[in-house]
Amino acid sequence: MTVKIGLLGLGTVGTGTVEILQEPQGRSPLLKAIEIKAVGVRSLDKPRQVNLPPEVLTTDLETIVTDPDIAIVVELMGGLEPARSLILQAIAHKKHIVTANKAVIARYGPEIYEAANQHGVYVLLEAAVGGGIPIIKPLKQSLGGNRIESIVGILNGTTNYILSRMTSEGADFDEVLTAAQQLGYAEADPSADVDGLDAADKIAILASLGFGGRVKREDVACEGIRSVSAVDIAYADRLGFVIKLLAIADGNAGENSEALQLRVHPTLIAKAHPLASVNGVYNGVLVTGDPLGQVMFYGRGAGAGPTASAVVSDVINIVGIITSSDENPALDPLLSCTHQHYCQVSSIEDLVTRFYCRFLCADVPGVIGHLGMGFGNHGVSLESLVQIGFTDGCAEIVVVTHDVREGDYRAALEEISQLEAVKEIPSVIRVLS
Ligand SMILES: NC(=O)C1=CN([C@@H]2O[C@H](COP(=O)(O)OP(=O)(O)OC[C@H]3O[C@@H](n4cnc5c(N)ncnc54)[C@H](OP(=O)(O)O)[C@@H]3O)[C@@H](O)[C@H]2O)C=CC1
Ligand SMILES: N[C@@H](CC=O)C(=O)O
Repeated sequence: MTVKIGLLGLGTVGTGTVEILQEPQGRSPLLKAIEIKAVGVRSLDKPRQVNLPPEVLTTDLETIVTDPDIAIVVELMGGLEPARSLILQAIAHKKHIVTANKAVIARYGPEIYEAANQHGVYVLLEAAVGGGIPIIKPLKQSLGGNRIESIVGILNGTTNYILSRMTSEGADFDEVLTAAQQLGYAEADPSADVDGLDAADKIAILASLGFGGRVKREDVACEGIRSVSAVDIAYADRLGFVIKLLAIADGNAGENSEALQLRVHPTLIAKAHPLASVNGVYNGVLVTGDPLGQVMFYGRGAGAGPTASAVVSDVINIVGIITSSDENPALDPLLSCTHQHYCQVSSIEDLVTRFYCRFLCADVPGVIGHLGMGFGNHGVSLESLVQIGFTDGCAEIVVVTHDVREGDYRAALEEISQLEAVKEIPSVIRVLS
């Protein structure tokens, strides 16, 4: 039996996917059952890295999602529209969906899954989080016996590549971003990577799977890496830390223990932490569950081959089901998604964490006492306070706090910023507790 599939998109991931499908030798035998019937693109004139018969390429994507011969639509075009509408149209035509589009799923997941359940089709998205790392299926299936306590991940390859090269070579931010784009890691609009939005989409998806409820994308507090400077990377190093863009879903971090904490931000992590050595385009996801304890997933988080590996794994799963003997199998609940309620998410103000903060100050001896008082007034205690150097005639003072409620810490900073001797507070970065 042959299963015909249609691809929407033949860019970085689409090309990697076609390459795997065209070379089935030594891979899953199910690949031999797959025929690429159509591939939708924006331009027919663009040179392509894969050979496909000219009649397979089309700019009319609606013909793909409505084609009665096509059983699986693989959406690899990215963006919100027309991707969302085409996915919904394909579902209405009873096509299974495989997608790498975390932006669409994080925002329109409930609408898409409701439509899919109604029409009896699967929507699989292994490639949407962690590139080539199998993380979606483990969360849905292998870890199902656990009560998930937290998911902490480096989920964006582009920013991890940038921060790693800034750390190891002192490389320039813009130069490394251009390299990440050339390597096919970055989103079409790389501000989605740099501003943490892509990682926020991904943690929203993982949280929904791990904590068993829908997650509103806007509930993820999000900061990107634009504010991370070479100076902070160097100070972090001296204090025994590296700076990573972490995406965190924590069931235990807030003051309200019933609510989830969802956040993406640059974070100082101790060099001995397992995520500290996840460098370059690699992603790492540390899941803590009861009774398992910690399990870490690690691999390439972006790029053609790794992401295509995840796309093809989803296609194979569906092909396996379609080609099994049952004509009309019921949806496998372990592969589909049926959450109805929303997870309760607490405010970032209620987060309890440590902070690294860098101050530029005049009058060092005087200001240290005032800093201590400003923090003390809001119940913030300091783990370390170091005067590290001088910049533009100002002393640079770095503090690391003990655990503190974020709202109290911000109030202390507000008070401290009014001190005459405090000229600037260039960086405030959370420290993984
Ligand atoms: N790159 C990566 O490492 C990863 C990407 N992803 C996700 O995979 C998806 C694809 O990413 P990627 O391959 O990098 O993207 P690219 O920009 O490289 O490719 C996008 C493809 O979609 C086509 N396309 C886009 N918009 C339209 C449209 N309106 N009509 C017709 N065709 C269209 C483009 O056509 P044309 O070629 O003619 O321009 C192109 O072939 C995104 O959702 C991304 O977030 C997920 C994990 C990793
Ligand atoms: N732009 C993304 C691509 C994969 O999801 C990233 O850099 O991680």
